[in-house]
Amino acid sequence: MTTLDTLRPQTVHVPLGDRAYDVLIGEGLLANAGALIAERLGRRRALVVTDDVVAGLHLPALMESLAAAGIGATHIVLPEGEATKSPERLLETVDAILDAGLERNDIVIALGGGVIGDLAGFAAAVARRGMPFVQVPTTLLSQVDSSVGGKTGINTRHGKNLVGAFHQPALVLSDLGVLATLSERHRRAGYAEIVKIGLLGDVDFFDRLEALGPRVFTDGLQEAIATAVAAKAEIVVADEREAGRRALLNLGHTFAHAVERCAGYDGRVVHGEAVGLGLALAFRFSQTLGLCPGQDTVRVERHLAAVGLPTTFGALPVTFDAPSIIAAMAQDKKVKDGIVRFVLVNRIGDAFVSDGVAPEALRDFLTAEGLATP
Ligand SMILES: NC(=O)c1ccc[n+]([C@@H]2O[C@H](COP(=O)([O-])OP(=O)(O)OC[C@H]3O[C@@H](n4cnc5c(N)ncnc54)[C@H](O)[C@@H]3O)[C@@H](O)[C@H]2O)c1
Ligand SMILES: O=C(O)C(=O)C[C@@H](O)[C@H](O)[C@H](O)COP(=O)(O)O
Ligand SMILES: [Zn+2]
Repeated sequence: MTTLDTLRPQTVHVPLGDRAYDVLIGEGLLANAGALIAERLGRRRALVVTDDVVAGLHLPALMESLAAAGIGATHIVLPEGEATKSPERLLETVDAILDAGLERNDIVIALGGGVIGDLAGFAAAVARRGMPFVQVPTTLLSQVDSSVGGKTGINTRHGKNLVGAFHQPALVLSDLGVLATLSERHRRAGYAEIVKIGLLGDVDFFDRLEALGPRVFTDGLQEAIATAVAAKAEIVVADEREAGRRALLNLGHTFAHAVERCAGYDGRVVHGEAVGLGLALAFRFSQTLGLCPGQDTVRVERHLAAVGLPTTFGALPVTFDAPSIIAAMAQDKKVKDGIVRFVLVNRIGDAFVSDGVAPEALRDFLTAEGLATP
Protein backbone atom coordinates (compact mmCIF):
# COMPACT_ATOMS: atom_id res chain seq x y z
CA MET A 1 0.00 0.00 0.00
CA THR A 2 1.57 3.34 -1.09
CA THR A 3 0.96 6.77 0.43
CA LEU A 4 -1.05 7.56 -2.69
CA ASP A 5 -3.43 4.64 -2.03
CA THR A 6 -4.05 6.00 1.45
CA LEU A 7 -4.58 9.65 0.48
CA ARG A 8 -6.45 9.09 -2.81
CA PRO A 9 -5.92 12.58 -4.30
CA GLN A 10 -7.32 13.57 -7.69
CA THR A 11 -4.56 13.05 -10.23
CA VAL A 12 -3.97 14.94 -13.45
CA HIS A 13 -1.31 13.19 -15.51
CA VAL A 14 0.81 15.38 -17.80
CA PRO A 15 2.05 13.00 -20.51
CA LEU A 16 5.23 14.65 -21.73
CA GLY A 17 7.23 11.55 -22.67
CA ASP A 18 10.30 11.05 -20.50
CA ARG A 19 9.32 14.24 -18.62
CA ALA A 20 5.80 13.09 -17.79
CA TYR A 21 4.56 13.89 -14.29
CA ASP A 22 1.51 13.86 -12.07
CA VAL A 23 -0.31 16.75 -10.45
CA LEU A 24 -1.85 15.46 -7.22
CA ILE A 25 -4.75 17.51 -5.82
CA GLY A 26 -6.21 16.71 -2.42
CA GLU A 27 -5.88 16.84 1.36
CA GLY A 28 -2.92 15.70 3.46
CA LEU A 29 -0.34 16.01 0.69
CA LEU A 30 1.95 18.43 2.54
CA ALA A 31 2.22 16.23 5.64
CA ASN A 32 3.00 13.27 3.39
CA ALA A 33 5.18 15.11 0.86
CA GLY A 34 8.34 13.33 2.01
CA ALA A 35 6.84 9.89 1.54
CA LEU A 36 5.30 10.84 -1.83
CA ILE A 37 8.59 12.26 -3.10
CA ALA A 38 10.57 9.25 -1.85
CA GLU A 39 8.10 6.82 -3.45
CA ARG A 40 7.93 8.72 -6.75
CA LEU A 41 11.45 10.11 -7.19
CA GLY A 42 13.61 8.10 -4.82
CA ARG A 43 15.19 9.11 -1.55
CA ARG A 44 17.49 11.98 -2.61
CA ARG A 45 18.62 15.13 -0.86
CA ALA A 46 16.66 18.33 -1.27
CA LEU A 47 16.65 22.10 -0.92
CA VAL A 48 13.31 23.69 -0.07
CA VAL A 49 12.80 27.20 -1.45
CA THR A 50 10.05 29.24 0.21
CA ASP A 51 9.08 32.78 1.23
CA ASP A 52 8.92 34.42 4.64
CA VAL A 53 5.11 34.20 4.90
CA VAL A 54 4.81 30.55 3.87
CA ALA A 55 7.82 29.61 6.02
CA GLY A 56 5.93 30.63 9.14
CA LEU A 57 2.84 28.69 8.14
CA HIS A 58 3.77 25.54 6.26
CA LEU A 59 7.54 24.99 6.20
CA PRO A 60 7.73 23.00 9.47
CA ALA A 61 5.21 20.42 8.20
CA LEU A 62 7.16 19.94 4.99
CA MET A 63 10.55 19.68 6.71
CA GLU A 64 9.13 17.14 9.19
CA SER A 65 7.66 15.03 6.43
CA LEU A 66 10.94 15.07 4.50
CA ALA A 67 12.91 14.05 7.59
CA ALA A 68 10.40 11.29 8.38
CA ALA A 69 10.87 9.92 4.86
CA GLY A 70 14.66 9.95 5.22
CA ILE A 71 15.18 12.85 2.81
CA GLY A 72 17.98 15.10 4.05
CA ALA A 73 16.84 18.64 3.38
CA THR A 74 17.82 22.24 4.03
CA HIS A 75 15.87 25.35 3.14
CA ILE A 76 16.18 28.96 1.98
CA VAL A 77 13.62 31.62 2.91
CA LEU A 78 13.18 34.60 0.56
CA PRO A 79 11.07 37.74 0.99
CA GLU A 80 7.47 37.33 -0.14
CA GLY A 81 6.27 39.21 -3.22
CA GLU A 82 6.88 39.71 -6.91
CA ALA A 83 10.15 41.62 -6.37
CA THR A 84 11.70 38.29 -5.38
CA LYS A 85 11.53 37.10 -9.01
CA SER A 86 14.80 38.98 -9.63
CA PRO A 87 18.28 38.18 -10.97
CA GLU A 88 19.72 38.74 -7.47
CA ARG A 89 17.34 36.26 -5.80
CA LEU A 90 17.94 33.79 -8.61
CA LEU A 91 21.68 33.82 -7.93
CA GLU A 92 21.04 33.56 -4.19
CA THR A 93 18.90 30.48 -4.78
CA VAL A 94 21.42 28.86 -7.10
CA ASP A 95 24.12 29.55 -4.51
CA ALA A 96 21.96 27.90 -1.83
CA ILE A 97 21.65 24.80 -4.04
CA LEU A 98 25.42 24.68 -4.52
CA ASP A 99 26.18 25.57 -0.88
CA ALA A 100 24.01 22.66 0.20
CA GLY A 101 26.22 20.42 -1.92
CA LEU A 102 23.28 19.09 -3.92
CA GLU A 103 24.19 16.89 -6.87
CA ARG A 104 22.52 16.95 -10.26
CA ASN A 105 20.01 14.26 -9.28
CA ASP A 106 19.03 15.86 -5.98
CA ILE A 107 15.80 17.80 -5.75
CA VAL A 108 14.76 21.45 -5.52
CA ILE A 109 11.37 21.84 -3.83
CA ALA A 110 9.32 25.01 -4.37
CA LEU A 111 7.02 25.60 -1.39
CA GLY A 112 4.92 28.70 -2.02
CA GLY A 113 3.01 30.64 -4.61
CA GLY A 114 3.83 31.39 -8.22
CA VAL A 115 6.70 33.69 -7.29
CA ILE A 116 8.57 30.93 -5.48
CA GLY A 117 7.59 28.32 -8.08
CA ASP A 118 8.82 30.42 -11.01
CA LEU A 119 12.06 31.39 -9.26
CA ALA A 120 12.92 28.00 -7.76
CA GLY A 121 11.98 26.26 -11.00
CA PHE A 122 14.33 28.50 -12.95
CA ALA A 123 17.10 27.97 -10.37
CA ALA A 124 16.57 24.21 -10.78
CA ALA A 125 16.69 24.60 -14.58
CA VAL A 126 20.08 26.28 -14.55
CA ALA A 127 21.88 24.88 -11.46
CA ARG A 128 24.19 22.09 -12.61
CA ARG A 129 22.50 22.59 -16.04
CA GLY A 130 19.24 21.18 -14.79
CA MET A 131 18.02 19.45 -11.65
CA PRO A 132 14.66 17.84 -10.85
CA PHE A 133 12.20 20.02 -9.02
CA VAL A 134 8.96 19.46 -7.18
CA GLN A 135 6.21 22.03 -6.95
CA VAL A 136 4.32 22.28 -3.65
CA PRO A 137 2.03 25.19 -4.59
CA THR A 138 0.41 26.98 -1.67
CA THR A 139 -1.71 29.66 -3.38
CA LEU A 140 -4.82 29.13 -5.47
CA LEU A 141 -3.04 30.73 -8.41
CA SER A 142 -0.07 28.40 -8.19
CA GLN A 143 -2.30 25.33 -7.75
CA VAL A 144 -4.39 26.10 -10.84
CA ASP A 145 -1.75 27.55 -13.10
CA SER A 146 1.90 28.27 -12.32
CA SER A 147 2.87 24.87 -10.87
CA VAL A 148 1.86 23.14 -14.10
CA GLY A 149 3.45 23.50 -17.53
CA GLY A 150 7.08 24.22 -16.80
CA LYS A 151 7.29 27.96 -17.47
CA THR A 152 9.90 29.21 -15.01
CA GLY A 153 11.65 32.55 -14.85
CA ILE A 154 12.25 35.97 -13.39
CA ASN A 155 11.55 39.61 -14.15
CA THR A 156 14.23 42.10 -15.21
CA ARG A 157 14.17 45.87 -15.54
CA HIS A 158 12.96 45.26 -19.11
CA GLY A 159 9.81 43.50 -18.00
CA LYS A 160 7.95 40.49 -16.71
CA ASN A 161 9.20 36.91 -17.12
CA LEU A 162 11.71 37.99 -19.73
CA VAL A 163 14.43 35.60 -18.59
CA GLY A 164 13.53 31.99 -17.99
CA ALA A 165 13.37 28.43 -19.17
CA PHE A 166 10.88 25.70 -19.89
CA HIS A 167 11.62 23.20 -17.15
CA GLN A 168 8.88 20.78 -16.16
CA PRO A 169 8.46 19.75 -12.53
CA ALA A 170 8.90 16.08 -11.67
CA LEU A 171 5.85 16.12 -9.39
CA VAL A 172 3.23 18.63 -8.23
CA LEU A 173 1.65 18.30 -4.79
CA SER A 174 -1.38 20.61 -4.47
CA ASP A 175 -2.61 20.31 -0.91
CA LEU A 176 -6.05 21.93 -0.60
CA GLY A 177 -5.58 22.25 3.17
CA VAL A 178 -2.88 24.91 2.82
CA LEU A 179 -5.37 27.24 1.13
CA ALA A 180 -7.08 27.70 4.51
CA THR A 181 -4.42 30.25 5.48
CA LEU A 182 -4.55 32.17 2.18
CA SER A 183 -5.93 35.73 2.27
CA GLU A 184 -9.18 36.65 0.51
CA ARG A 185 -7.16 38.93 -1.76
CA HIS A 186 -4.93 36.13 -3.04
CA ARG A 187 -7.91 33.77 -3.32
CA ARG A 188 -9.58 36.25 -5.68
CA ALA A 189 -6.33 36.80 -7.57
CA GLY A 190 -5.89 33.05 -8.13
CA TYR A 191 -9.47 32.77 -9.33
CA ALA A 192 -8.64 35.02 -12.30
CA GLU A 193 -6.53 32.20 -13.79
CA ILE A 194 -9.40 29.73 -13.28
CA VAL A 195 -11.97 31.87 -15.07
CA LYS A 196 -9.40 32.52 -17.82
CA ILE A 197 -9.54 28.81 -18.69
CA GLY A 198 -13.31 28.99 -19.24
CA LEU A 199 -13.06 32.20 -21.24
CA LEU A 200 -10.36 31.00 -23.60
CA GLY A 201 -11.81 27.65 -24.55
CA ASP A 202 -14.53 26.09 -22.40
CA VAL A 203 -17.83 27.94 -22.34
CA ASP A 204 -19.49 25.17 -20.26
CA PHE A 205 -16.88 25.65 -17.56
CA PHE A 206 -17.51 29.41 -17.62
CA ASP A 207 -21.28 28.77 -17.38
CA ARG A 208 -20.72 26.67 -14.24
CA LEU A 209 -18.42 29.28 -12.71
CA GLU A 210 -20.88 32.04 -13.53
CA ALA A 211 -23.71 30.12 -11.87
CA LEU A 212 -21.60 29.59 -8.74
CA GLY A 213 -20.31 33.17 -8.48
CA PRO A 214 -18.42 33.76 -5.21
CA ARG A 215 -19.78 30.43 -3.87
CA VAL A 216 -16.99 28.79 -5.90
CA PHE A 217 -14.65 29.52 -2.97
CA THR A 218 -16.72 27.43 -0.58
CA ASP A 219 -18.66 24.99 -2.74
CA GLY A 220 -16.74 24.31 -5.89
CA LEU A 221 -13.05 24.91 -5.43
CA GLN A 222 -11.61 21.41 -5.81
CA GLU A 223 -13.62 20.78 -8.97
CA ALA A 224 -12.64 24.17 -10.38
CA ILE A 225 -8.95 23.57 -9.60
CA ALA A 226 -8.95 20.10 -11.15
CA THR A 227 -10.82 21.29 -14.27
CA ALA A 228 -8.45 24.22 -14.78
CA VAL A 229 -5.36 22.04 -14.26
CA ALA A 230 -6.61 19.36 -16.66
CA ALA A 231 -7.39 21.97 -19.32
CA LYS A 232 -4.01 23.64 -18.92
CA ALA A 233 -2.21 20.29 -18.99
CA GLU A 234 -3.95 19.40 -22.24
CA ILE A 235 -2.79 22.64 -23.88
CA VAL A 236 0.76 22.26 -22.54
CA VAL A 237 1.03 18.73 -23.86
CA ALA A 238 -0.17 19.88 -27.29
CA ASP A 239 2.26 22.83 -27.43
CA GLU A 240 4.83 22.70 -24.64
CA ARG A 241 7.03 25.54 -25.90
CA GLU A 242 4.30 27.93 -27.01
CA ALA A 243 4.79 27.65 -30.74
CA GLY A 244 1.05 28.15 -31.20
CA ARG A 245 -1.93 27.13 -29.10
CA ARG A 246 -0.28 27.59 -25.70
CA ALA A 247 -0.30 31.34 -26.29
CA LEU A 248 -4.05 31.20 -25.56
CA LEU A 249 -3.08 30.81 -21.88
CA ASN A 250 -1.89 34.40 -22.27
CA LEU A 251 -5.48 35.68 -22.57
CA GLY A 252 -5.52 39.00 -20.69
CA HIS A 253 -1.77 38.85 -20.09
CA THR A 254 -0.51 41.39 -22.65
CA PHE A 255 -2.45 43.97 -20.64
CA ALA A 256 -1.70 42.30 -17.28
CA HIS A 257 2.07 42.15 -17.67
CA ALA A 258 2.21 45.77 -18.84
CA VAL A 259 0.13 46.80 -15.83
CA GLU A 260 2.41 44.86 -13.44
CA ARG A 261 5.51 46.36 -14.98
CA CYS A 262 4.12 49.92 -14.80
CA ALA A 263 3.01 49.35 -11.20
CA GLY A 264 6.57 48.40 -10.26
CA TYR A 265 6.05 44.88 -8.77
CA ASP A 266 5.65 46.43 -5.33
CA GLY A 267 2.54 44.54 -4.25
CA ARG A 268 -0.04 47.23 -5.04
CA VAL A 269 -1.23 45.15 -7.99
CA VAL A 270 -0.60 41.39 -7.90
CA HIS A 271 -0.54 39.16 -10.96
CA GLY A 272 -4.04 37.69 -10.57
CA GLU A 273 -5.58 41.14 -10.14
CA ALA A 274 -3.79 42.35 -13.26
CA VAL A 275 -5.09 39.25 -15.08
CA GLY A 276 -8.66 39.98 -13.88
CA LEU A 277 -8.40 43.46 -15.38
CA GLY A 278 -6.65 42.05 -18.44
CA LEU A 279 -9.51 39.64 -19.11
CA ALA A 280 -12.07 42.44 -19.01
CA LEU A 281 -9.84 44.55 -21.28
CA ALA A 282 -9.36 41.66 -23.73
CA PHE A 283 -13.14 41.34 -24.07
CA ARG A 284 -13.75 45.09 -24.38
CA PHE A 285 -10.89 45.44 -26.89
CA SER A 286 -12.24 42.52 -28.93
CA GLN A 287 -15.69 44.12 -28.87
CA THR A 288 -14.24 47.46 -29.97
CA LEU A 289 -12.53 45.69 -32.86
CA GLY A 290 -15.89 44.24 -33.91
CA LEU A 291 -15.01 40.69 -32.92
CA CYS A 292 -16.99 39.90 -29.78
CA PRO A 293 -20.66 40.55 -29.01
CA GLY A 294 -21.36 43.12 -26.32
CA GLN A 295 -23.47 40.72 -24.25
CA ASP A 296 -20.46 38.43 -23.77
CA THR A 297 -18.36 41.36 -22.55
CA VAL A 298 -21.08 42.30 -20.09
CA ARG A 299 -21.29 38.73 -18.74
CA VAL A 300 -17.52 38.60 -18.24
CA GLU A 301 -17.40 42.01 -16.53
CA ARG A 302 -20.31 41.11 -14.24
CA HIS A 303 -18.73 37.82 -13.26
CA LEU A 304 -15.31 39.33 -12.55
CA ALA A 305 -16.93 42.05 -10.45
CA ALA A 306 -19.05 39.48 -8.59
CA VAL A 307 -15.93 37.68 -7.39
CA GLY A 308 -14.21 40.95 -6.49
CA LEU A 309 -11.73 41.28 -9.36
CA PRO A 310 -10.94 44.68 -10.94
CA THR A 311 -12.39 45.35 -14.39
CA THR A 312 -11.13 48.89 -15.02
CA PHE A 313 -7.78 50.67 -14.70
CA GLY A 314 -9.48 53.07 -12.30
CA ALA A 315 -10.16 50.22 -9.85
CA LEU A 316 -6.41 49.81 -9.23
CA PRO A 317 -4.47 51.95 -6.73
CA VAL A 318 -2.00 53.13 -9.38
CA THR A 319 -2.29 55.76 -12.10
CA PHE A 320 -1.39 54.50 -15.57
CA ASP A 321 -0.85 56.36 -18.83
CA ALA A 322 -1.21 55.01 -22.35
CA PRO A 323 2.40 55.56 -23.58
CA SER A 324 3.86 53.68 -20.59
CA ILE A 325 1.48 50.75 -21.06
CA ILE A 326 2.22 50.65 -24.81
CA ALA A 327 5.99 50.82 -24.15
CA ALA A 328 5.74 47.94 -21.67
CA MET A 329 3.74 45.90 -24.20
CA ALA A 330 6.60 46.24 -26.68
CA GLN A 331 8.53 43.74 -24.50
CA ASP A 332 5.77 41.11 -24.68
CA LYS A 333 7.13 37.73 -25.79
CA LYS A 334 4.34 37.40 -28.35
CA VAL A 335 5.67 40.42 -30.28
CA LYS A 336 6.55 39.40 -33.84
CA ASP A 337 8.20 41.64 -36.45
CA GLY A 338 7.73 44.50 -34.02
CA ILE A 339 3.96 44.01 -33.80
CA VAL A 340 2.23 43.31 -30.49
CA ARG A 341 -0.03 40.27 -30.90
CA PHE A 342 -2.94 40.01 -28.49
CA VAL A 343 -5.05 37.05 -27.50
CA LEU A 344 -8.50 38.21 -28.59
CA VAL A 345 -11.95 36.60 -28.42
CA ASN A 346 -14.76 35.95 -30.86
CA ARG A 347 -17.01 35.04 -27.92
CA ILE A 348 -16.77 33.43 -24.49
CA GLY A 349 -14.86 30.17 -24.92
CA ASP A 350 -13.38 31.10 -28.31
CA ALA A 351 -10.02 32.87 -28.12
CA PHE A 352 -7.35 33.25 -30.78
CA VAL A 353 -3.98 34.95 -31.23
CA SER A 354 -4.28 38.06 -33.38
CA ASP A 355 -1.87 38.86 -36.21
CA GLY A 356 -1.50 42.23 -34.54
CA VAL A 357 -3.74 45.24 -34.21
CA ALA A 358 -3.11 48.71 -35.56
CA PRO A 359 -1.16 50.82 -33.02
CA GLU A 360 -3.78 53.60 -33.37
CA ALA A 361 -6.54 51.15 -32.43
CA LEU A 362 -4.68 50.22 -29.23
CA ARG A 363 -3.97 53.85 -28.37
CA ASP A 364 -7.58 54.88 -28.97
CA PHE A 365 -8.77 51.95 -26.89
CA LEU A 366 -6.54 52.84 -23.93
CA THR A 367 -7.64 56.47 -24.17
CA ALA A 368 -11.28 55.36 -24.14
CA GLU A 369 -10.42 53.28 -21.03
CA GLY A 370 -9.54 56.54 -19.30
CA LEU A 371 -5.74 56.50 -19.62
CA ALA A 372 -3.96 59.78 -20.20
CA THR A 373 -2.39 60.12 -23.66
CA PRO A 374 0.13 62.97 -23.19
N1 LIG B 1 4.79 29.77 -14.54
C1 LIG B 1 3.54 29.98 -14.88
O1 LIG B 1 2.97 29.29 -15.74
C2 LIG B 1 2.78 31.05 -14.18
C3 LIG B 1 1.38 31.08 -14.27
C4 LIG B 1 0.69 32.07 -13.58
C5 LIG B 1 1.38 32.99 -12.78
N2 LIG B 1 2.73 32.91 -12.72
C6 LIG B 1 3.46 33.82 -11.83
O2 LIG B 1 3.05 33.55 -10.49
C7 LIG B 1 3.26 34.72 -9.71
C8 LIG B 1 2.04 34.98 -8.86
O3 LIG B 1 1.83 33.87 -8.01
P1 LIG B 1 0.96 34.00 -6.69
O4 LIG B 1 -0.30 34.71 -6.98
O5 LIG B 1 0.90 32.67 -6.09
O6 LIG B 1 1.80 35.04 -5.82
P2 LIG B 1 2.85 34.86 -4.63
O7 LIG B 1 3.73 33.73 -4.85
O8 LIG B 1 3.45 36.20 -4.44
O9 LIG B 1 1.92 34.52 -3.40
C9 LIG B 1 0.96 35.46 -2.99
C10 LIG B 1 1.07 35.78 -1.50
O10 LIG B 1 0.50 34.70 -0.75
C11 LIG B 1 1.40 34.28 0.27
N3 LIG B 1 1.11 32.87 0.48
C12 LIG B 1 1.47 31.83 -0.28
N4 LIG B 1 0.88 30.71 0.15
C13 LIG B 1 0.16 31.05 1.24
C14 LIG B 1 -0.68 30.33 2.12
N5 LIG B 1 -0.96 29.03 1.95
N6 LIG B 1 -1.25 30.99 3.15
C15 LIG B 1 -1.03 32.33 3.32
N7 LIG B 1 -0.27 33.07 2.50
C16 LIG B 1 0.30 32.43 1.47
C17 LIG B 1 2.76 34.61 -0.28
O11 LIG B 1 3.69 34.73 0.77
C18 LIG B 1 2.50 35.93 -0.98
O12 LIG B 1 2.50 36.97 -0.02
C19 LIG B 1 3.56 35.84 -10.67
O13 LIG B 1 4.93 36.10 -10.66
C20 LIG B 1 3.15 35.28 -12.01
O14 LIG B 1 3.88 35.85 -13.06
C21 LIG B 1 3.43 31.97 -13.38
O1 LIG C 1 1.54 28.62 -18.83
C1 LIG C 1 1.40 29.49 -19.70
O2 LIG C 1 1.71 29.31 -20.87
C2 LIG C 1 0.82 30.81 -19.34
O3 LIG C 1 0.86 31.72 -20.16
C3 LIG C 1 0.23 30.98 -17.98
C4 LIG C 1 0.13 32.41 -17.50
O4 LIG C 1 -0.95 32.47 -16.60
C5 LIG C 1 1.36 32.86 -16.72
O5 LIG C 1 1.14 34.12 -16.16
C6 LIG C 1 2.68 32.80 -17.46
O6 LIG C 1 3.74 33.02 -16.56
C7 LIG C 1 2.80 33.85 -18.54
O7 LIG C 1 3.92 33.53 -19.28
P1 LIG C 1 4.62 34.52 -20.30
O8 LIG C 1 5.34 33.59 -21.19
O9 LIG C 1 3.56 35.31 -20.98
O10 LIG C 1 5.51 35.39 -19.51
ZN1 LIG D 1 -0.89 34.33 -15.47
